[in-house]
Amino acid sequence: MVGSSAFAKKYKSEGNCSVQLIDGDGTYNVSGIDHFIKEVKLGECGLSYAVVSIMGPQSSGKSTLLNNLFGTNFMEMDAFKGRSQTTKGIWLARCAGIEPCTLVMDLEGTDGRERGEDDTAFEKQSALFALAISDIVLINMWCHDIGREQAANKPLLKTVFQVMMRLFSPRKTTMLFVIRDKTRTPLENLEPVLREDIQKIWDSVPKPEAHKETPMSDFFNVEVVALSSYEEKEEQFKEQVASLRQRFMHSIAPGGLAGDRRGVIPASGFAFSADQIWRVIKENKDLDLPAHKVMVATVRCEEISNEKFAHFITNEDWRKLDEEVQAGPVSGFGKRLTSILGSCLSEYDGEATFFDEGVRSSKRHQLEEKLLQLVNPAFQDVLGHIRWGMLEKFKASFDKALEIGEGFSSASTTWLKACMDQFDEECAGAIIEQANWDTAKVREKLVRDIEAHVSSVRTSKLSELTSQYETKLHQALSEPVEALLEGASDQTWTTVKKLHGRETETAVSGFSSALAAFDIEEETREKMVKSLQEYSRGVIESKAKEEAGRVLMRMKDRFATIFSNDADSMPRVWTGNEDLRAITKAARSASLKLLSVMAVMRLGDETDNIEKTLTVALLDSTPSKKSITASDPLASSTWDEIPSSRTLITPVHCKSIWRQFKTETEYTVTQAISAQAWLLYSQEANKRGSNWLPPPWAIFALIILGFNEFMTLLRNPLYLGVLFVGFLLLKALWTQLDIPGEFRNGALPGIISISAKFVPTIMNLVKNLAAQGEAPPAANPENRRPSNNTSSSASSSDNPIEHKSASKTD
Ligand SMILES: Nc1nc2c(ncn2[C@@H]2O[C@H](COP(=O)(O)OP(=O)(O)OP(=O)(O)O)[C@@H](O)[C@H]2O)c(=O)[nH]1
Repeated sequence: MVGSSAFAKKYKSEGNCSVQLIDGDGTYNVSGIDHFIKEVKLGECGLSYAVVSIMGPQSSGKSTLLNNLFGTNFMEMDAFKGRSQTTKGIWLARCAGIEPCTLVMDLEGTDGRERGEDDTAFEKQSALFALAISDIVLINMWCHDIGREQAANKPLLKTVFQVMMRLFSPRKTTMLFVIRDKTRTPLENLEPVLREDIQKIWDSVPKPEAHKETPMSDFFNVEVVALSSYEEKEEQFKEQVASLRQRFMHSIAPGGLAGDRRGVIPASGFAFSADQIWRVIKENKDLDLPAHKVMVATVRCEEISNEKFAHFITNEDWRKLDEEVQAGPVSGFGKRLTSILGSCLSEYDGEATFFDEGVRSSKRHQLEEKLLQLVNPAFQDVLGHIRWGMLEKFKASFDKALEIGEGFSSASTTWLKACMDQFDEECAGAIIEQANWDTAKVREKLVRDIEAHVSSVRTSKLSELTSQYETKLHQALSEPVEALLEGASDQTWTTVKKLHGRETETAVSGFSSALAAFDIEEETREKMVKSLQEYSRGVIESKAKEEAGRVLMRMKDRFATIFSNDADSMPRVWTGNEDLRAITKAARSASLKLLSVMAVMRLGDETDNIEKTLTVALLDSTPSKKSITASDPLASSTWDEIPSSRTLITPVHCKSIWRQFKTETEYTVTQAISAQAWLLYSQEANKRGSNWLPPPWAIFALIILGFNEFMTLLRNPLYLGVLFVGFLLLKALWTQLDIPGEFRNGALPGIISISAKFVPTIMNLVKNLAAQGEAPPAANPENRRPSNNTSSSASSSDNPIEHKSASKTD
């Protein structure tokens, strides 16, 4: 910054701008230099730039030389005002018309009376600063000082050489000695003297052990040029300056003034580098230029990296791609992202290319990592879209394949492969060149999802298949088994067993073939087949249990069938000569057969003596025998040697059923006995006389004794009317009840049949009256139908045939 308004006025930019880099107090102008760098576009120069500085005694015409040499506008002293300090601190400007971009620094003059003799700190600091960042240092000196012991430039050179020792690795700076106000003595004569002076100074400077023997040429290129006096021979001065100017063109090219410079800081790091160097110098520390270079590279590469990362976040292409990914599947994701990332990294490479390679690569890697971390969620989303799409595709294709009848196993294998191939292909399209991202986990997840779907469909299909075969088995077994059990005979269980075996085998065979298409484990297949076999047995069991529950009804039906029909299955016509005992026994025996068949399941090869046990215990037993027998074989809830799993009706239950059966069939037997008794009586009466009219003497007595009553009737029309109504009622009943028809089969069956039509009506009437709280009508217990399960009745009349037969005998 300019210290006063006068300075500011003088240094105001006119054409080529200049800036005060460091002011007289040693303050670095951070904002000024940043502005300057931007203005001269130094950041774009990479390594193609040079830095020139000039040092020399105060008021030795430095600024005048620079302004003429480089077209700068550094402030010059007004010759008419006398010699005084013009330049304070260090100023920076861009050389006009010099290629490549060349910056020039005008340093505050040495030996200035303004700072005093003892204040050489700034002089040394600025000299070290100039040596650290310049490729070429112009050392301005009066011609008449050459060879002089007390020359003004000697302390300056000492300072330069001393501070040079504080640079760990000097940049091999070119020292261009500019001899001002040259005399007639030719340069050829002056130069050796000057070089000798320089060498003497170099030799006299104390050096560290490492550089004790190091020649000056390892640190400096020494060049000498002589110029005429600007004040006295301005024309010549300008010509010589113009010639000198040519030496600054392409100065960094091989063979140029700074052709063998070393450790150049890339242009974009110049401002930061200069700042850091000045800080180190001000703290009076040694300058480790290689380390400084790494430090500058680190900072600058970091800055470039951050800048590129920030640009990437707001990059339109990236934002658009990210939005598309959020919305759904994106084709060519990998290619597009690779290009966007590539551009970003290329920009970084372009800007960081001249910085230390190690630092640059490391920062590039960091930038890449950050970028990949930023875009990875989008990549994962893309993989998610691909995975989801493939899963849906598999489901649709697999279901369709099954619908058109393709085998389960082949359909699942084919479509799994097809979908996984497509998944791999689409994943390859999502992969970016910058990263070796793994898609294996997503792939595994897709395989797992597909397998889970296949498993779920398989379970559902197997369940369908199982119920299909179970339904078939149920249809094939249920009704036939029911029919077989209903007609229980010695062959029943053998036939059921054959039917069960045949149908089960057919079903298992078909089921096994169907299962083969499902690609299931042998163990599972066997389990399923076994389950079907068990189901088949279950159908038989359940039907058998059902029929066992209806055994009483079946027994009664069978009893009624045998009892009421003859051997030709024709309804019996009771003649009174039938052997009722034999008929009853046969009917009971057949019913007992049914009970014995239904008592246990016989699907195996085992035999049993249940029928014999039941026959002995129920059919052959009599009350007298029972009382003699010590133990009752049916007083048990299990059959001997028969597991409960096969038991349908327990022994004790058989006994109970039998008792109920007998009770409920007793009425039929009793009716038959009564009918037979009436028939016998009728036959007996017929034998006594076929005429049903009373004898003639009885008829005559009836006319004599009843004459008065007959006459009363004839005389009284009311009696006659009552008689007529009574006649009509009897005639109606005669026709309605078909009396002649009922008596067609004999008198007794006719009476029984007609009474049967009346008994229920009378019984209902009696019940209704009883229910209404009226006195129950006296009913003849002998005519009442036996109530169910009347054990007392059973015990008192266990075998009605025997009782009735006995009475018949009596
Ligand atoms: N004798 C002589 N005088 C010169 C020459 N060039 C410039 N001067 C004069 O020297 C005086 C100082 O010139 P500046 O260019 O300001 O010198 P400077 O070295 O930049 O001065 P400071 O920046 O104060 O150290 C001015 O009066 C110039 O006219 C020259 O070649 N020979």
